[in-house]
Amino acid sequence: MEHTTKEETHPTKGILQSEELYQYILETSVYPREPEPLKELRGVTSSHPWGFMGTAPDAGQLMAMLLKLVKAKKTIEVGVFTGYSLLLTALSIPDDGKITAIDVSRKSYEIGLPIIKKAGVEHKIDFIESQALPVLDKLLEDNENEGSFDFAFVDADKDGYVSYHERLIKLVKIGGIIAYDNTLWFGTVAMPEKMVLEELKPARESTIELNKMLAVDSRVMISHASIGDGITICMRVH
Ligand SMILES: C[S@@+](CC[C@H](N)C(=O)[O-])C[C@H]1O[C@@H](n2cnc3c(N)ncnc32)[C@H](O)[C@@H]1O
Ligand SMILES: O=c1cc(-c2ccc(O)c(O)c2)oc2c(O)c(O)ccc12
Repeated sequence: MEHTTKEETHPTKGILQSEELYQYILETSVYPREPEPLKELRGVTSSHPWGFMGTAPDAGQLMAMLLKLVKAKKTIEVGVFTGYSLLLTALSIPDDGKITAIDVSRKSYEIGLPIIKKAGVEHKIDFIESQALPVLDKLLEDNENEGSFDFAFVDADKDGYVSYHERLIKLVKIGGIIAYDNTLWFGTVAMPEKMVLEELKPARESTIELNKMLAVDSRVMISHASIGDGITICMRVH
């Protein structure tokens, strides 16, 4: 009888599964071009007990490219943590650009805030300490906000993503981008459930549901990029 062993150790973050190749990408193409403030913020985040949650710099590089391609000026971020993706967004939008940044924890945001201030981009950020859903619903109460956002980045509670999508699809303009982080969830979405660490199972289930929903949502064009922990880039078409 085939004997399958349970996944005993936490899967490594990084779908590439080759540490050497990932380091090659970082050292050749990412770190030499990473703005100093982002390097500094990544540094202070690395000593945080949950530092591994920070957006991966290679994924950040892709995000910065997307922000430039859509000429993003008005954006939303759900899930700030210490602010790596928030700072890269602030560095990528024009001086009069605005980011509505939502996180339940101001405490972790305040770790990155001094670096954001030093980079001269704090004025672009409206940080809201709250559960994300009520903030998205409140934004929709103002008709002016419908279809007015150029870009949204979602990197928070995975069981909230489907609900966030139903709001963000109305808030983002036609041709605008919604990017969802961790849509491969340490590769567990492709593992048999019995192989997955208990602590990863709930988010694995939510991520599988999200991926199924996005795959058939005709309101968006999607690209499920296997970069970082999986990023699904959605462009609103209807
Ligand atoms: C993976 S971290 C975000 C990483 C961040 N994008 C970065 O670049 O470092 C996830 C964040 O989502 C926040 N979060 C979790 N559930 C949330 C919710 N329901 N509403 C708002 N923020 C939430 C957590 O407090 C945490 O800071
Ligand atoms: O709640 C968790 C969240 C995350 C996490 C990691 C990287 C991200 O980019 C992200 O958005 C979330 O990782 C966990 C983990 O690795 C565990 O073992 C148990 C719980 C969690």
